[in-house]
Amino acid sequence: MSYFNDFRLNDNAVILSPAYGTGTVLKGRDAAKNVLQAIQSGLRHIDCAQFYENEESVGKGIKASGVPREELYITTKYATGDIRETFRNSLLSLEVDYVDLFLIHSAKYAQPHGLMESWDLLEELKDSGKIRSIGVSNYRVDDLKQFVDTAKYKPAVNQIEFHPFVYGKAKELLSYCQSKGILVASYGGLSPITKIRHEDFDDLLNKLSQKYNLSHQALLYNWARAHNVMVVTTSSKAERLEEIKSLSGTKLDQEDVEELDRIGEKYHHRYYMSVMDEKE
Ligand SMILES: NC(=O)C1=CN([C@@H]2O[C@H](COP(=O)(O)OP(=O)(O)OC[C@H]3O[C@@H](n4cnc5c(N)ncnc54)[C@H](O)[C@@H]3O)[C@@H](O)[C@H]2O)C=CC1
Ligand SMILES: O=CCc1c[nH]c2ccccc12
Repeated sequence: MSYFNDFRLNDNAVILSPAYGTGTVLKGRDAAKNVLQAIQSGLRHIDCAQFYENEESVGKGIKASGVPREELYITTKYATGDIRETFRNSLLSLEVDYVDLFLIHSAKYAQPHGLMESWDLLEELKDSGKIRSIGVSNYRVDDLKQFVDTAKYKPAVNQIEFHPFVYGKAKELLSYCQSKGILVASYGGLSPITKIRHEDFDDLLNKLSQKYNLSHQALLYNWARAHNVMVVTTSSKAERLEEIKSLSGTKLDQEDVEELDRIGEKYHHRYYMSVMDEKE
């Protein structure tokens, strides 16, 4: 299998990158065909969430693929309600007896239980053997500081919006996570080419595209990789899935990474979770 990259987590498990996302465009929709197509194209990491309200159809897509469970990497995320109960429902919907990674989708969802208390529950679930790795999503430094140093297990992953147009605000969080051994996973990574364009950034992408013979999409994935960030992305187009699967992990020169950082940092465009720009 030709996979862009994998990363070793702080609990020693290996996570595959990129992951195929079943949120955004697939939220509330039947995702079975898309998931099947992604797995058939060679992707093995499926990123789900209770909030996407489509875990059952994701489970159907996984089942239809016929790929053995142990060859797949499945992430899902807690939304609201009783954590243990909703987790059991996720297993039932996905038709699996364990998930590889379970994330608290946002500190907002953990707040009613308390950030520390909800993390304790995830630790319990990990100890039950039904979850290989536990982590968070959209947690800020101040959220993490509430439990990271005293927890039995540190979060293995913090999944956040990460692309050059949030880099200026995200870099402190990135460096905090990395100092604690927490892998940052990115979503929304293609926003600088799918949601907004800036001429100077486009000029740089065009220049680097020629230099490395890479598409803009591949440059953005490799930029994230250069920051030791794993990628969650999605597409329903066969040719894009093919490109995602066959990304070779081109190492960008440090000066190019820094130029992408520098021009990206001139702007700030966040598309999800505005709370990430707010103080606690
Ligand atoms: N934890 C969280 O709060 C969040 C997690 N996610 C996860 O991340 C996944 C991916 O999120 P996205 O923001 O959609 O990722 P993304 O920024 O990678 O964009 C993917 C979209 O861009 C389109 N695309 C790909 N290449 C393109 C190109 N060259 N030109 C134009 N369009 C192109 C695709 O068709 C797809 O719809 C979601 O499905 C979900 O699983 C997404 C948002 C929030
Ligand atoms: O995981 C993604 C969370 C999210 C926040 N806003 C939206 C809108 C559409 C799909 C997913 C999400």
